[in-house]
Amino acid sequence: MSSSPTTPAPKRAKVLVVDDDQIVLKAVSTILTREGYQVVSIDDAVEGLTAAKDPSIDVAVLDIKMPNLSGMDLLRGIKAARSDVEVIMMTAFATVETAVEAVKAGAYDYLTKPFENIDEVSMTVAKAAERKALRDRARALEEALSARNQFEDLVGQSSQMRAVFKLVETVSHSTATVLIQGESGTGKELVARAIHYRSARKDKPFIAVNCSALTDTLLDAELFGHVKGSFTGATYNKKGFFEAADGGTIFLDEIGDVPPATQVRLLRVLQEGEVKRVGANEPVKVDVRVIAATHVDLSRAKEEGKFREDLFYRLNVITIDLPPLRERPEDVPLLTHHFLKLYTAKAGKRVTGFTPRALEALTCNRWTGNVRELENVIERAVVLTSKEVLDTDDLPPGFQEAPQAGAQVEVFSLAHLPYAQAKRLAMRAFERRYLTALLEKHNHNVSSAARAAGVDRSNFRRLLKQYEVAGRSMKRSKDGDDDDALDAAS
Ligand SMILES: Nc1ncnc2c1ncn2[C@@H]1O[C@H](COP(=O)(O)OP(=O)(O)OP(=O)(O)O)[C@@H](O)[C@H]1O
Repeated sequence: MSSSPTTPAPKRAKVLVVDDDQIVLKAVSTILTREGYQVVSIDDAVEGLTAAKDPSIDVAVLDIKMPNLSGMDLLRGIKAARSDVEVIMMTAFATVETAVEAVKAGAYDYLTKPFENIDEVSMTVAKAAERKALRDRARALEEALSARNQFEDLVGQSSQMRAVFKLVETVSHSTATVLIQGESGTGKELVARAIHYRSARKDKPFIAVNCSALTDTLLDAELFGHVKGSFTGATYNKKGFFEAADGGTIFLDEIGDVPPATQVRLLRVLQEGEVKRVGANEPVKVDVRVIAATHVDLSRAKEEGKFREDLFYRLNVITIDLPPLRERPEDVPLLTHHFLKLYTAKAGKRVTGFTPRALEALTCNRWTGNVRELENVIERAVVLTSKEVLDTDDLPPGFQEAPQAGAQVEVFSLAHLPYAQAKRLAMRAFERRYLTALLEKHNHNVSSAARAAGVDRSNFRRLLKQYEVAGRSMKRSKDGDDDDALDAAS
């Protein structure tokens, strides 16, 4: 094995050349080195496979006939380990079969030996290197984009969610109290966690408390702790969540449900930075950042006298409003794929995606339970399905009819969707109904229906297939044109 010195041409790709024929190996390596490529030349197929695993290799030029490991096996091995490497095969036996086999196995192109001119070698490598560079750029762009669609564990690409990400980033650098408002399942706890884990407190505890899940006495004792004998059942001294979260963050979910007496205690923590255990005389200093969340309108609760005004203002230093999912349908496909990835990995299943109509049905749903409901729907679909691509029948009842059943689109509220999306749905509904009516009129004869519509027959059949108009329930054509009438079925 020999390796030429690396050429300092910065934009040039790194090419691996593998051939047991020393003369060819030297000739190809010399041509490519002269062209400014970094070249690694190797005279053994097994060693070539090891060398190809180097992530800096962009293109591999392989002889098809070598001892130990054939060029075809080497090609397969390289593609299995590094599917992004562009491979060019060299064959002395220019048969169509070997070339086709190589391309089928993932080769970019092939060269026939002896080379007619050296330009052929350098041009083929140049094209392969260009393709590799293009793919690398596309992948980098994709990664950058997906990084922008994800912020900590929060996924979203809508302008509303991007604004939330920005706000979270800003507030995580301060210690100000934050109030997160949003319907149930919109991701309030996720936002609170994102703030904590981006803040300087990230190595200290994050404690989440659901204030509506505990009775009044228990809530007090859990939040502030208690001393032995302070109430029935208090058989020992106990630290509360505030003391446990010292140095970190406490997340008070459903803050609107906190009873008046607890509101007073909370105010004290926020004002004085100290807690008094239930039954204790002396307060304890704590350094805790408070993030509260509510799904009820807290300012209305304040106006109605159900929530203390002073506490409201203490909590409401910075407000983050999480929009309901139905107001940001552009996040649905992204979230859907995010959960699909999550739950297929969990279930160890191979489910690669959704049919367009399933995605549309998901996008148009009203999602009263917001992201939590969407997450549950995807988890359920992944667990129950035996398919690789999920369709509407993998979704709960109700998803089958909504967007693709044209007859229902008028009653199906489109008002929560952006104009372009609502229009597209309405158009689809119209097309489906039009095709159904047209076929009825022409006794399910595709040829005459296409003629009457003024649409080319093959395009017309494509439309039928797309909208699945000619379903099993359709009657057979009476004029014997059975094929035409029912080809689109199934
Ligand atoms: N933007 C998002 N990206 C990814 N997952 C999300 C997003 N929003 C919510 N989720 C997921 O949805 C579920 C509900 O989120 P979370 O518990 O944060 O909502 P919540 O608003 O606090 O709900 P509740 O008011 O009922 O407590 C969680 O499993 C969470 O991971």
